[in-house]
Amino acid sequence: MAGRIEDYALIGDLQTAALVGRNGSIDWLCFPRFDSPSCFGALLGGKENGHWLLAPVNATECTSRSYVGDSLVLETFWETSTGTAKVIDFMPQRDATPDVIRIVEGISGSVDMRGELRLRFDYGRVVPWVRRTDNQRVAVAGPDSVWMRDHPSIHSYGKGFATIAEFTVRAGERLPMILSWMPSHYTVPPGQDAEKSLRETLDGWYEWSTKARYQGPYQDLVMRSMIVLKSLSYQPTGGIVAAATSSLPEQIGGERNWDYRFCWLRDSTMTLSALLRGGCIEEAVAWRQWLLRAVAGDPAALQIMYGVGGERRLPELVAKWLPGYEGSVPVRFGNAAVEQLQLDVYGEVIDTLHTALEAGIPTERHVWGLVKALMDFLEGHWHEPDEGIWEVRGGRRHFVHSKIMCWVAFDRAVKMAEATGMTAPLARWRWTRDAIHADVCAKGYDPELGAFTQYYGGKTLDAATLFVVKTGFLPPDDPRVVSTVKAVRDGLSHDGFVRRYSTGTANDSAVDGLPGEEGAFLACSFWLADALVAIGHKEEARALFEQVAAISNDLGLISEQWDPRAGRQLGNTPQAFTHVALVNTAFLLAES
Ligand SMILES: OC[C@H]1O[C@H](O[C@H]2O[C@H](CO)[C@@H](O)[C@H](O)[C@H]2O)[C@H](O)[C@@H](O)[C@@H]1O
Repeated sequence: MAGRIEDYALIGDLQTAALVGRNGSIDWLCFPRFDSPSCFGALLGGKENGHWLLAPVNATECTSRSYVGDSLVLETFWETSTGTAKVIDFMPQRDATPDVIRIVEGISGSVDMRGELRLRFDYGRVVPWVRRTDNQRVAVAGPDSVWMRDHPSIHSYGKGFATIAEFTVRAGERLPMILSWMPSHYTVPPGQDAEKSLRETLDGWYEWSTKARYQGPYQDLVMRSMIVLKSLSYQPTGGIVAAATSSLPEQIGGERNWDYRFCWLRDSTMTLSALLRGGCIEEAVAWRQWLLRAVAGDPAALQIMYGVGGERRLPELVAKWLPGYEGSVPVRFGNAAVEQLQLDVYGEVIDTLHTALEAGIPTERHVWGLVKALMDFLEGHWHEPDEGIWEVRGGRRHFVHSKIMCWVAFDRAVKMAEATGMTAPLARWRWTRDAIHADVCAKGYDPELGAFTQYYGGKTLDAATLFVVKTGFLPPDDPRVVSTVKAVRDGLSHDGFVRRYSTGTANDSAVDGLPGEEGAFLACSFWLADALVAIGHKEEARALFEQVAAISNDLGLISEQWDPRAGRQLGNTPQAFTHVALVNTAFLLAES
């Protein structure tokens, strides 16, 4: 069975990522891209769906683990009755092939180790043919081949459709094991020097983290979050995925299981804003190029998400053969939300382009062309109902957050035109901006509830209405802002952990179209902290930030949601949204 979500460490090579459990098992890995079918899928089933265990014989959980400095190189320590060993896990920054390298180092005495490698291609379904060639093994099925090379002193043999390795590591020894993916019609991958790859990988991360350095409170957490955000960027194109996984449940045993291995414009723009705050200019430029390529052709028909290469079709399918994380089914790959209308996305994109301009990245002509095409579309559509930030599946509504973000789009577009002197229908944009503002104030605030509501005419709260102050839509001392912040705090929090909206009643599921409940949405807790700072409750904000940040795992990783009753992480992991929100709140607290 898979471990708890917070048991997993992340390793990656800026094109894909793997999750390593506290028991030494890699339970999730998709080759060669984030959104490729997995070859290790035990996370969503059992070991028969693919995994790679490497641990001392009979050990169940490591003694400790940590990343090497500001890198994504993981060191897992094992103390046993006969000695201590560590396993160094990493994915070298990509050359010809994607690789996972595990170096077993003896620290004291000697430790008997055991490896268990089960490759299962196509999301845990296909058992490959494995054969030995020279000093390596190769597993082949369909388009995939995986090559396995071990140090000569590692004895391995095939058993029960798995490759078993048994060996002893003694103090001072370093024994590498290398796994490389190749398209199956290629021949042997180039040889790899594990130690050299390790040095280069560490150098790469150190070089990046020197540029991204953040100085301030919660230093380690913020830097780790920035590294996570970087690791979710797909280097060849500049696209950024929302999380490394699919179908980790928002309720254990429930149906709210989604695939996050795609580039949501919302999540990626927020990621960029956080990286930009941390001084990462290159990523912003690369993402903007990705965006321009992705939307080229018909920019007005903006999709809310794309594949990392800019792909437009991400059909959602149910993997009936996978039993799901702790029985949470269906397991989904692809995401039907791609078809939705989510008007907030226009605001997030324009806001990020405006932030980039403010950070000194000039708005070139073709970027301005995109802005104008998006604004043209929005002028004709802002007043329509949509599926909103939460991607509801219960039908379109006039979500207040979507309208606020439409206002953001016009507000920032006007500011960009003013700052750059680029041509624009400024009078019309200003008029529409003010019309949206008036519409939201008239239809989005409920004096009885004392808050902005989830949608026009609704009677329920939504944490996304906190954007009313985050975006500058209303000033922080406006009584409607203050009362909304307090209403969200009092009405959606569970011991400080904020739900995005309420779930569990018939009315709630009519809105989101889904049965069951879910955990507290961690980004919303950070948004509440931001809003508390804005209305002057700084100490309360700080306490909330610390409480929420404390649920990150031993490595500083956080998933999408938290179950306050069971005290465990829920949802896909590590999730960009949550790490972005953490970074932003830390900056805000530092500045305030
Ligand atoms: O709640 C239902 C929806 O949940 C997912 O969307 C959430 O994750 C997205 C990626 O992080 C985020 O952009 C969005 O705001 C969240 O609601 C899922 O991807 C949707 O398909 C699903 O309808």
